[in-house]
Parts: sequence; structure tokens; C-alpha cells
Amino acid sequence: MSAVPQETTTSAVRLSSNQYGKAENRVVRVYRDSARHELRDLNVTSQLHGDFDAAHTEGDNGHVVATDTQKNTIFAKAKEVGISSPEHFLLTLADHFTGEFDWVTGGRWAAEEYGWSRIEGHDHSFFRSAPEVRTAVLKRDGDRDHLLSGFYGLTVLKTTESGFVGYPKDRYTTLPETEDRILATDIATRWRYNTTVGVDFEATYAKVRSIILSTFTDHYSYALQHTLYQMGQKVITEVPEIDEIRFSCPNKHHFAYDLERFGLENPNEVFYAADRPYGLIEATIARDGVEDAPEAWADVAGYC
Ligand SMILES: O=c1[nH]c(=O)c2[nH]c(=O)[nH]c2[nH]1
Repeated sequence: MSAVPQETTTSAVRLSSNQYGKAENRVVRVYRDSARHELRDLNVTSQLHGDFDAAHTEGDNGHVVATDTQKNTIFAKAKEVGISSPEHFLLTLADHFTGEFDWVTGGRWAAEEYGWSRIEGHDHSFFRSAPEVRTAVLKRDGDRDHLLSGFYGLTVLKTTESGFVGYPKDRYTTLPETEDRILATDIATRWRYNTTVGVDFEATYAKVRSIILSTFTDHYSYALQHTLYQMGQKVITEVPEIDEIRFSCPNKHHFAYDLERFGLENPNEVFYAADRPYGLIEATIARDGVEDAPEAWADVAGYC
């Protein structure tokens, strides 16, 4: 039997949003201008927006700045411009790609930074020290920039000055009220700058981190929700360049272990640290009167 040629049909489609680039370039910049070396350790992703229609629809790569070229540019800029902060480095990349290629109208550049400290003050030996990973995401669309900074993985715990009472009780509620419990969480946060001009990103990062940590300690927490709100309120109050801050924080439950079975009292001294399930508390605190900017957050995975 001879095969009957099948008629193939193609649905009418159009190319909608697209972006492309090189993800997770692990660039380490060492400054060796003196015997006392400095170090920045980043994981950088570059993705371009613009007129790449023909590449998708025609197979014409005339506009496709190769992802390999984007990778090389990241390493070249680490040498030429240096890395004074993740945010400044991303702005450098954005200026380069939008300046160099007419059809590149914007993009998304993201970085994570890993913190190192000197081993006993040593000139050129370091240990990975920062408990948190610092993050930055820059989205450029024409002449509009959206810049998010943040961190994740900063684990904090307080052994008292936290409680949880007053919640509704129904037939499925078993949780006893407590006015004295452990409060522990891994802080993940991102904040949105209202400008990229004239900001000292290093100082601002240190300030926000410090506000978040000191706020965790400075009040009686009625719930993790209550604590996140206070952290956000303080950041927005004290940092005029920030209009919005988001938190995503697990409530890392610590249950007082039942020692009565062994004839022992346990006045909040011995706990079982459960790893799952965990409460997941997320909140955005925004400056009053300022419009939301959903496009700034569009490509951020999860809540923040
Ligand atoms: O800080 C808390 N927030 C909650 O929403 C909650 N729910 C719960 O069971 N424990 C807690 N703790």
C-alpha cells in the first residue's frame, strides 16, 4: 500500500514575550592592587529583550547576541569596570547591552552574591561567612528600570518574647495558646528601589539587613505576621529609596518536648525542632500612596 501524504496544518500563532541569555555565570573578581586582596563572588544571569522576532519566526540570527557573547561580556566587565556591588554590576551590563545593540531595548539581569570574610584578618585567605545569599534583579524596559535587591537564607531565632494567642478555635483546632515560645525563621526578602541613581547599594544593603535583624529582636512578637510587618514598616520609614519590601518566611516550629512521661518538668527548655510541615508567612509592605509595580516582580520565582 502506498502511503497517502498527510496534509499538515499550522495554527495561526504570534510570537509573544520572549527573553534569552546566559544563566548562572559564576564570576569571582579578585582585587590584587595591594597585598591585601579583596574578593567579590557572584552568580550572574543576563537575558535580553528586544527585536528577536526573526530569530524565532524565520531562523534569522542577525539580531541574536549570542548567549556565549553575553557570558564573555560579564567576565570582561568584571575586569574593566569591576564589581562594586551586585546592583551596580547589573546596571553596567544593562547599559552595555542596550547601548551596544539598537534592537536590544531592555532585559533582565540577576545576581546572587556569596559573602567571604578574612581568616583571622589574613590578606588573601577567606572563608565563606555570610549566612545569607544576597540577591539583585534589574529589569530594564526602554528607559524604565526596576531594581529589586534582597537576600535569602538568613536564619534567626529568639528563645522568648514571642507568643501566639487569640486565634479562632474550631473543631479541628488543637494548637494550645502560648505566650512564650521559640520564634525561628529563614528570612527571604526583596525590596524595590524607587531609583537607581545616587544610591549607595552597599550601605543600603547593610542598613536594611541591620534594620531587619534589630527589629526581630526589639519587640514582643504576637505572630510572625506581626514581626514581618514591623520589619517592613521600619525599612520603608528609614530608607526613602525603597518603596516596597516583601518577605517570605517559614515559621520553623519548635515544640516543647513532652518530658512529663519521664517525671521531668520542661519549662521551655527542651524542644523538638520540626522541619516540616512549616507555617509559610508572606507579606508585602509598601509605602502608602505609591503605586504597585507588578512588572518588577513578574519574573521572580515564588513570593519574593
Ligand atoms: O506566628 C504564627 N502565625 C500563624 O499564622 C500561626 N499559625 C500557627 O499554627 N502558628 C502560628 N504562628
